[in-house]
Amino acid sequence: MMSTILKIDRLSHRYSSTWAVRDINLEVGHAGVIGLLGSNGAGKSTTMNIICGVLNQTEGTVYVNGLDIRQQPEQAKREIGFLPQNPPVYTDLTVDEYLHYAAQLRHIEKSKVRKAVEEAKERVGISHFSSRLIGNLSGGYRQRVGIAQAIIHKPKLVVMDEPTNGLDPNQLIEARKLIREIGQDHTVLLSSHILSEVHLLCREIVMIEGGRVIFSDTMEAFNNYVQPHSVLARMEQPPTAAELQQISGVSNVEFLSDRQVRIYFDGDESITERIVAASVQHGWRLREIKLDKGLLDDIFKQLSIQSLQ
Ligand SMILES: Nc1ncnc2c1ncn2[C@@H]1O[C@H](COP(=O)(O)OP(=O)(O)OP(=O)(O)O)[C@@H](O)[C@H]1O
Repeated sequence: MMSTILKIDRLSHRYSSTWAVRDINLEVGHAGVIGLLGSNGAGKSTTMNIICGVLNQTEGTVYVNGLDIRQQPEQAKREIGFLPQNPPVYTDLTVDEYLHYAAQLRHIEKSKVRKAVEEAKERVGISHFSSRLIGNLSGGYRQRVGIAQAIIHKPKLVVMDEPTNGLDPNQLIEARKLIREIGQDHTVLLSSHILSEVHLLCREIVMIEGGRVIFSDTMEAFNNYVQPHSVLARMEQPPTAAELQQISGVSNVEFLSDRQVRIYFDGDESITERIVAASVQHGWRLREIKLDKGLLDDIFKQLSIQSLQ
């Protein structure tokens, strides 16, 4: 039977009178990266802080490896590594000093601390900076130190709150590569406000907006959900809508201008080949044809708007 690493059951949280998180449910049973996607103020940090036992929820329960984070916080926290939005990485300590300190906080046995520190450094590629002051590291390497402290005790669940925020393009590529690697043998819950990032990194996606889940499924299901259902075509001598509708699979036709037409279809994308063939046969002089796949971030906006209606 699949063991559940993280289970969130009807989680709600209120800061004074305002609800920041409403009725969130989630169950994750295996390794891989799960994306918690939402715009600013959607409730990502609140959810993550509750999962990691930093904040006590108003309602609902969080289980990590079957342990209730409120009832058995010490045991549950052994299974969690946390990289908060602003990691407490001390700039006046060396990498080794800081990671030794982190290992102590995680109650790693004294005799095993050195090995744990070495392994964590190696895992995130910072062994060559062991005696470097953290304050003298680049943002990308500081972030790696933050990830090293999150995995030092080999937790089952690693929670990362917007881990790529503020990184430059090169650091971003490296950080994403590392997160993907960590996801190979940990369950990683990562928050982001960038859909393309979640799309790139995650096996599953949970979108939240206004504290509520608006979409939750595998990335594969999300891709199917956003499958294109229309193509855009430009022709010099376009046919009538009725002629286009005779092509097998075409469900609807919308002229955007004299020469530009959006053709809706059912079924797979091979419709483009049939349109090209019909154009050649009837002399429609097709100049351009492309799948009308909405931009990922537009889809996210659309889902957010739908959720507010
Ligand atoms: N300590 C607090 N006291 C009162 N309200 C808060 C507090 N922390 C967060 N909030 C509010 O709760 C809501 C959710 O905030 P949260 O920080 O969880 O969102 P987020 O998705 O992580 O956003 P961001 O990406 O900006 O960090 C927001 O409306 C925010 O203003």
